[in-house]
Amino acid sequence: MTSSGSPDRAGGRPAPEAPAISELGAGIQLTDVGRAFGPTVAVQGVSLTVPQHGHLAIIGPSGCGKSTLLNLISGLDDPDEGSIDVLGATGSADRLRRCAWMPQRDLLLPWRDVLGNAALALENQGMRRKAARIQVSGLVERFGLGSFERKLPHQLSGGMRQRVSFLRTLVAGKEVLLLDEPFGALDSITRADLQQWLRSALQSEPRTTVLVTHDVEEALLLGSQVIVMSARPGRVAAHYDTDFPAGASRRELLRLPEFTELRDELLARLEEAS
Ligand SMILES: Nc1ncnc2c1ncn2[C@@H]1O[C@H](COP(=O)(O)OP(=O)(O)OP(=O)(O)O)[C@@H](O)[C@H]1O
Repeated sequence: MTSSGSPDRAGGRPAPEAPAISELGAGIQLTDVGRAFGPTVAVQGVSLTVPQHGHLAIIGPSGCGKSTLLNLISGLDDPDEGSIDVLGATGSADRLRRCAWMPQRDLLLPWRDVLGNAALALENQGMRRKAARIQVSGLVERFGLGSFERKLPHQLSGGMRQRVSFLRTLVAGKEVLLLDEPFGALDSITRADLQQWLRSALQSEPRTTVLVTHDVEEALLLGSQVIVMSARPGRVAAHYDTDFPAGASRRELLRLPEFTELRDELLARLEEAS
């Protein structure tokens, strides 16, 4: 059970005991997961469930094991204790096959234009370059990058580059997207734009996502559930489901009393956890 004692309400409520995936459709399930690096216990006793197309946001103090959890889910690492199930895959190699990463830095190839970068995953899967470019061009257009498709990364703003980076992650065709501080390097206005953009993008291209962020508002804007982790060893200190109106814009959400109330509660939880 998660640890908030606040009453149920429209914007967010303490989540009940993690339900079994069979009740919700395949997604991600962690059961009593622990991982230590020598004497350092990074995470301990972490259990959580993300239904398919659910969005988990993880916040917590620095060093509490957020990246460790992402690595474990992705299959880049294995737990010492407990089990992890990603869409039915429990072994690390199978988990890896189901996950795509969007890193904090865009890592676009500087010699490839927007279409070429977005198409990279398809080419890596064996598609010919021209066919791959044609295939991604619709998506590039739909996500507002159509007039930039021939531009090289250095001709784009930081926000544009992160959009391309996200599209490239999407095009990889994986069901699970792991977003590790995806907007951490951006200024606050660009970041706000991108949060709104990503919210809409995930509505039109549903995926199961796990987002690590230091930004409580970002966690609420992009998470259908938010966990606050305790300081090391990282445990789930609090767990909330959110149910803000799906169609509401970022600006509208930020004005909702239930949003600001939950934001304040999360900030307090974060302070307690640090
Ligand atoms: N490969 C590793 N070898 C040794 N220690 C590690 C390794 N990976 C993580 N750790 C340790 O485990 C703890 C959790 O690290 P992790 O990077 O997961 O935290 P985090 O919450 O993502 O931190 P931050 O918010 O600062 O990015 C830290 O003490 C870190 O030093």
